[in-house]
Amino acid sequence: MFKKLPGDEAQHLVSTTPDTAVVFRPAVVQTPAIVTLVIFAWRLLAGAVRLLWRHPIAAAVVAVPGVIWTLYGWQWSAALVTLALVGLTAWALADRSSFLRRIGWRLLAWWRLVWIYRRHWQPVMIISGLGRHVRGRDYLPHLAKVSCTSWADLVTVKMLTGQSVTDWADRIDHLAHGFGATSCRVTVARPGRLLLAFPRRDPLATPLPALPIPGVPSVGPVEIGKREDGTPWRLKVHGTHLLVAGATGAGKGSIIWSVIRGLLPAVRAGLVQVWALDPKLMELSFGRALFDRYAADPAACAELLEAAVKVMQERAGRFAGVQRDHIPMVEDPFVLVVVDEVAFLTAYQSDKGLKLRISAALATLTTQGRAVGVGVLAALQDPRKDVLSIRNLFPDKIALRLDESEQVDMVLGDGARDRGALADLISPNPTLGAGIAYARLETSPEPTRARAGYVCDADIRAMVAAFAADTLPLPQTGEGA
Ligand SMILES: Nc1ncnc2c1ncn2[C@@H]1O[C@H](COP(=O)(O)OP(=O)(O)OP(=O)(O)O)[C@@H](O)[C@H]1O
Repeated sequence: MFKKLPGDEAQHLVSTTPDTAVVFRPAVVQTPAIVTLVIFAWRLLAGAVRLLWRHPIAAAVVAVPGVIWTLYGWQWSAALVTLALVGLTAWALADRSSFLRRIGWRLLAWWRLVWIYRRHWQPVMIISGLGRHVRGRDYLPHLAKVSCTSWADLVTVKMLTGQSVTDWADRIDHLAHGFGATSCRVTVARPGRLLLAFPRRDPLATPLPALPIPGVPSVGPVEIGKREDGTPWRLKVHGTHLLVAGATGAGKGSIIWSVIRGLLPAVRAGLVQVWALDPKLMELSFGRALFDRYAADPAACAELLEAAVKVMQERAGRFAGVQRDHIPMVEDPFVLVVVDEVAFLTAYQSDKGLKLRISAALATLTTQGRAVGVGVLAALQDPRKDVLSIRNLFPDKIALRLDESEQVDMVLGDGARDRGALADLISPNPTLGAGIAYARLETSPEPTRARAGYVCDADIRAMVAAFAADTLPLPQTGEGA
């Protein structure tokens, strides 16, 4: 790829005669003017065709009024432009989302392509080390396409041959600052092509109230909040185990309570049982009436976990050779074991016997429970291996605000932070950051950013009251509503 250029050899020539410099006089070949003109004309034509091909609408916007002006006079051209502007304004007012989808985001994407990405592409690539400047020639990754959504610019890039995703993931900081964004996320579009997401604003900056309790009992993915792209954040709980990690005040409670809230009709219908372990005696004691089993002191927690293991083993024995997946039924409900601050029961437990029993039961549940309808949803503050040695047994992981950047990969798996899961940079201000999380699921290794609805104390009280009175689903209530 990096060929030697003419003249390179001359640099290394030395004179053998003292005080005499080697004079290199290149042969000058006169190019006929007509050849130069033809080359320029050809480049101009190719550029115009390329422009028309790539930006037909933008070209038409300029060309049509120009042609009408030339043929019929400026008045007709001005009338056409005014008519078009009035039509577009009416469209934007009448149906904003279709206008944005068809015109607005495309125009913005074109503008940002020209003004931000193409303009800064060469310096950002060279300085970040993603492009190479070799002997006067630039070798740059190809900026293939820019599209805009309501919150981010999506830039498709063709990598240089031989580059890897890690080369880009290691430079997300350079890319974000280089293109004036707060962050950058890297995903693989297809072999050799990457999709870089540069957020323009944070769609999750305002807290979300608790979501309405579903109208029908369902054990399927539970809607617990909103994802960055505006779609509902649905969390699979049946058929997996979930680990939720976050510093104190990061909003672990909002994820736990949103899940319980979403499952409440199924709990009422007998399809789900929630077994709660609340060693901190704070988070879950509030909604005790909603749980089939509840334990707070370590000995009771060990017993509860062992009881879950028994359910699991009894089902495994019954299902063997008959069925491979669990279907929630009243006779065999889905058992969700919710553990708040699991480290209290494992790492910080002083009674070694209890600690061993609890760790063994948790490891058994997380390795064998999901096929027979026993799931674990565990929350913890400190994700280090010595605090929770079985963290890799949870297929789905959620990282709320974390204290240190190294913790992100501990929770979400290797390379998650490089791909843009900046959980350590989530704001510690509860209004701006609590409940915001990066989720990495077994089924989609790319971390997605989302915010859970905030289930406040009044919401929990209302859930308990409605559950007891059997008046589910609830209208939205409480401060969070
Ligand atoms: N989803 C959310 N949206 C907005 N604010 C939230 C959300 N979740 C929590 N908060 C705010 O953050 C505060 C702390 O939340 P929470 O107690 O759930 O955090 P935590 O991670 O469980 O903390 P700890 O580990 O100390 O118990 C809450 O009192 C509330 O004000």
